[in-house]
Amino acid sequence: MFSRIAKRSFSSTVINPYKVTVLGANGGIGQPLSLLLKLNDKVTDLRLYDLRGAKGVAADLSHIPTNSTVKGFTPDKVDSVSNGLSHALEGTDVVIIPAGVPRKPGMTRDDLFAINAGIVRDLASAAAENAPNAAILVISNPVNSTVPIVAEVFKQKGVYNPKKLFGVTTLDVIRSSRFISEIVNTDPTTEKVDVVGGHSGITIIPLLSKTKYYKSLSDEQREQLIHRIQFGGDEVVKAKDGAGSATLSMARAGARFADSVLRGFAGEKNVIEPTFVDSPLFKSEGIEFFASPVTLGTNGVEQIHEVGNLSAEEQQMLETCKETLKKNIEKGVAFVSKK
Ligand SMILES: NC(=O)c1ccc[n+]([C@@H]2O[C@H](COP(=O)([O-])OP(=O)(O)OC[C@H]3O[C@@H](n4cnc5c(N)ncnc54)[C@H](O)[C@@H]3O)[C@@H](O)[C@H]2O)c1
Ligand SMILES: O=C(O)C[C@H](O)C(=O)O
Repeated sequence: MFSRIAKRSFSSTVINPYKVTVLGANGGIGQPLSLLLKLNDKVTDLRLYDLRGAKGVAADLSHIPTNSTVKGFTPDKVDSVSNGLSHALEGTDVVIIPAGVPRKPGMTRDDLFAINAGIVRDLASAAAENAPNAAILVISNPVNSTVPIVAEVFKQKGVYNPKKLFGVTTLDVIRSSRFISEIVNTDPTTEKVDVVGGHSGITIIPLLSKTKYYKSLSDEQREQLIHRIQFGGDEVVKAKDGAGSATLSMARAGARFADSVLRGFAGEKNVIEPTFVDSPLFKSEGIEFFASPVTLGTNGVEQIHEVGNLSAEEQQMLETCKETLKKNIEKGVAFVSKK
């Protein structure tokens, strides 16, 4: 009996020994996301960084009896040569970035650029120096621009690996599952909708034509569903009435995506998630990044899937999306190159 127990605990520590760092861990997303990562048995070393409060969050989570250590870091110097940020990042496998300000009613995600672009650029710079081989998962908005910012910083530092940079669009995917199940009255946990494009309003394209309910939805139901998925973020911003945007559903989405990245790293096959990546799909049209289903593997991006056949309506949405996306991406690139 003792040998069976010993063997189990040995395998749980050796098979999935991943280090994960959350930058912005004391925030509305950061705290519940860190909790969900503490509950993930693939994570053995969890590091939480924020301008303030991360040590408290870490101390709190560290009492949960799961298979990981948790340490909190702030910008303070740790020793004569390094600060908390570099310690939080050094040698980590996955960096998740929810640092930055959220929207208030009346704002677009692009309105956050003025503050969040600089935050993401500086955190990316530290990640490039201290964790050049880590997968970088960007949550901070506007994702359509912050992901290109990270790419440019990594290029400048000579460590850019397009297979390891991800814009987290999973919230659009889980919203789609939930919202379609509410209409067709099914189990939301089994509904799967591919969402492509980017992560803001009209750049979010749920591919309803690929679902089995497409023909049973009325035109009105379909149009309302597309609108709700594209503007689901606004629903939460409005309901929170000045206190921020989606945090708990985003934590769930971020934890799911991080888990998928780790499952890919661990060699699991057929791990596929839509995500905003450096993509060949529309590069010939000057669009460097695009969200589509991606197979995740031991080195990050293994295969980027085509969007496939679209309905005429989706084709039109794609054309509109591409115009906005191109500008959003160029804005991020220009922000880093002008420095
Ligand atoms: N990708 C998505 O689907 C998605 C979904 C929801 C929210 N978001 C975005 O996530 C971001 C965070 O949202 P939130 O609700 O958690 O905000 P929040 O204000 O509650 O938390 C942000 C945290 O970031 C920290 N922070 C700010 N600058 C930092 C820096 N330089 N280094 C480290 N930490 C820093 C703050 O101290 C704070 O704790 C926003 O930009 C929001 O728009 C994205
Ligand atoms: O809407 C926001 O600003 C936050 C997030 O991008 C969301 O989709 O909920």
